Amino acid sequence: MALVQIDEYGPWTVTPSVRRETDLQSLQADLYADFASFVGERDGYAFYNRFDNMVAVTNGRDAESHRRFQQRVRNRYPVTVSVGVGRAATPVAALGLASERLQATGSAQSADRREAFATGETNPVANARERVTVAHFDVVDATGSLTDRENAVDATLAVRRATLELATHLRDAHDSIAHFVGGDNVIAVCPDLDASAFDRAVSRVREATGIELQVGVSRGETAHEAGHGAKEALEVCRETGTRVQGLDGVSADD
Ligand SMILES: Nc1nc2c(ncn2[C@@H]2O[C@H](COP(=O)(O)OP(=O)(O)OP(=O)(O)O)[C@@H](O)[C@H]2O)c(=O)[nH]1
Repeated sequence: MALVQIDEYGPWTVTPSVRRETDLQSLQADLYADFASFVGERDGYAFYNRFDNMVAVTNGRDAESHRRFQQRVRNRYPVTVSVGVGRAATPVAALGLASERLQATGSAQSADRREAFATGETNPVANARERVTVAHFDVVDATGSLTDRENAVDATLAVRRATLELATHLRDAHDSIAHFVGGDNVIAVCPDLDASAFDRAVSRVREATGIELQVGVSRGETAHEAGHGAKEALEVCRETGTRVQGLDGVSADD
C-alpha cells in the first residue's frame, strides 16, 4: 500500500490569504485524476481517501517506481507530495506501516518535510508479486430504490451509511480497507478471505442500515487483475440475483 500526502497543504490553503474553495477542489480533483492514471497504468488501484491523503494498492511495483509520481506532481502542481510505502500480509497492516514511516519523517504540516519518501523495502526480493483480494460491492437496484425515487440528499446519505458500516466491519473483522468509489460502488482490498466473510459483511450492512449489497470478489497479483475479476463476478450477481460471487465461482448462496 502507498500513502501519498500533500506537503504542508493546510498552511498553503491560507497563504498568502484564504484561497477560493473551488480552486482547492479543482486542484484536488486534478491531482487525484493524475494519481489514478499513474497508478492504473501500473495495474494498481488508487483511492482518493481524503484528497490531501490518497491511497494506492501497488502490489508488484518496487518502491522506487513511486518516486516518479512525486516528480510528476512537482512538475505540474503548485504543491509537492510525500510518499510512504508499506508491505504486509493485510492491507490495514501495510497501510499502517506506510503511515508510520511517513509520520516518522515529520508532520504533514511541517515546513521541514518536503517530498519525503519513506519506504523500508531495501531487499529486491521483497518486490516479489503477491496476491491481493479485491471485493467490488454495489447496492442492489440503487437506481430503482434510491436514485429514481428519493431526494438526492437522502439517496447520498443512504449510500454513505452503508459504506461506513461496511468499511468499519471489514476493517475490524478482516483487516481490510474499503473505499467509496462513486455512484453506489464500494471497493474493498482484503487479505485472502473466503466467500462466507463477504456473505457476513453483506448481512451486517443489511441488518444495520436496511441496504442490500451484492459483491463480486477475485484475487490476483495486482489490484487491476483482482479488481477486473471482481467486476466480472459482480456482473454474475446482477444476472443471477446472488449476493456474493467470485473466488473460483463459489457463491455463498450455494
Ligand atoms: N466506480 C464505479 N462506479 C460504478 C460502476 N458501475 C456502476 N457504477 C456507478 O453506480 C451507479 C449505479 O449503477 P448500477 O450499480 O449499475 O445500477 P443499479 O440500479 O444499482 O443496478 P444493479 O447494480 O444491477 O442492481 C452508476 O450511476 C455509476 O455511478 C463501476 O464499475 N465502478
